[in-house]
Amino acid sequence: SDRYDTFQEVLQDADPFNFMLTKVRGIPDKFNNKLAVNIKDILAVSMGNLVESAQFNYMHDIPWLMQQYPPEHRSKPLLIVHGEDRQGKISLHEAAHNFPNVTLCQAKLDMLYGTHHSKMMLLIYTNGLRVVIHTANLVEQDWDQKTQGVWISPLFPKLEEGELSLDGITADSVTHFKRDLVEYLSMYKSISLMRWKKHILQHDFTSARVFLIASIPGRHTNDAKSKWGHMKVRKILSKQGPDSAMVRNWSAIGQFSSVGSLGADQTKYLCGEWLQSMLSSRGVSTQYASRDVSTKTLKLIFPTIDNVRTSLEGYKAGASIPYNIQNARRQEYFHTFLHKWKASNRGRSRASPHLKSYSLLSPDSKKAAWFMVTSANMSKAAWGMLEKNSSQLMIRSYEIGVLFLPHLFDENCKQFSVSEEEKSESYLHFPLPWDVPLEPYTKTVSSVVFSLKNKI
Ligand SMILES: CNc1ccc(C(=O)O)c(C(=O)O)c1
Repeated sequence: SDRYDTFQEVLQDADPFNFMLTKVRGIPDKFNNKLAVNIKDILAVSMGNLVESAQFNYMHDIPWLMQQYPPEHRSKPLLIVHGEDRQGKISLHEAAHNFPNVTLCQAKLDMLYGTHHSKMMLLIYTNGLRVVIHTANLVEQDWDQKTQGVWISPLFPKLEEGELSLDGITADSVTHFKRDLVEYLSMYKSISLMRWKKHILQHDFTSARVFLIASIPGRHTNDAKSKWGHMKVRKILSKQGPDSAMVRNWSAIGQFSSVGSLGADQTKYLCGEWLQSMLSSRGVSTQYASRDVSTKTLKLIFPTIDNVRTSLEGYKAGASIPYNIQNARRQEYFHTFLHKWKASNRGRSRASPHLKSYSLLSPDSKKAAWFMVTSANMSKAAWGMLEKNSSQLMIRSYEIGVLFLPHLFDENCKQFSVSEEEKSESYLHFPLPWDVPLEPYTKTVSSVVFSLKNKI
């Protein structure tokens, strides 16, 4: 049945991927029942007796956020991890001043134009710890009528005293999710996050079946080069990704809500570097000569003007899909890869997309070799750019996401079934946020959304 009485039932139904979309005001109930969640569900008492939490994000409306916690939890310690400085930081401290349980942690942004874009909740309960990695800012309009992605971890039980090791990571999963999350938190070099690192270490993460894909600002060299951004994706896919032979003519899919400056032509960054990571696979992977990458090999999803105009929010949705007009004119090649936003299977064709998702799709659009949901938009700042003859990866922003590989959920499974029509028994069905097959743009730049900022 698609009727669930409690969110616990919704969560059980979401097993084993636990990948959901945020509830949308104004669409039929059935699309807000199954595989849908709102922030109050995540913070509800039924999820556990909260001890303390941490909210990593780009935008925090603190009074609004406090109202999303149930009354019983509003006085529990809350750490807000942000990237604000100067006036933004002052405003945040003023807003936090009224809530004695709230402390702030300013993530250092050493790279120009970098942002603290990561969106994650760490929730400590009396009986365990939960990680939520998502794509929504902590402001009301991000949770109202947009399409946002949310991954809710299993409840990670607390380790017994004796199970703790003084060095190294115990009770990790085969995806090394715990090791990678600890390393991500360490990179902030913040005292308040040292505490949270210890909390992570004290819990049993063996049930985590996703890979952590994160970005940390900086110039990463040697082993660190493959710990972050698109090079982490390249490393995982080349070791544990699909067989090269199976995915030879499959398409990389990128879906995002903002676009950076990607260079003068596609052979440089988009297809010459970033796509090489997304098309990585096990075995002899044909290094795509980036000039012969066709629009078959790479399909990008970005809302058209019509998508925005007819969205539930109307034109103001454009404020969250910034695409700078000067930028767009410098990279007209980008628009040849673009496809419309369509999500009728999830009842969200009119819920403007703010999630970011990536996948590798079969030519018949019925199978996926992997799926990723992340805060990372289609930009060098988010995914990183190789420099100095590919000896270092330069990243500007903090980002965080999770990667789903079929064999981690069923060792005999090499592909996800993603077709709504053929829900075959032999394949695991993965709930995509957007409709397949994808629909290409009919025109070029004129249909590309320019944020309202460029209109006014
Ligand atoms: C420069 N600041 C941002 C640019 C893009 C986005 C996005 O996610 O589309 C966000 C955000 O919403 O976190 C912030």
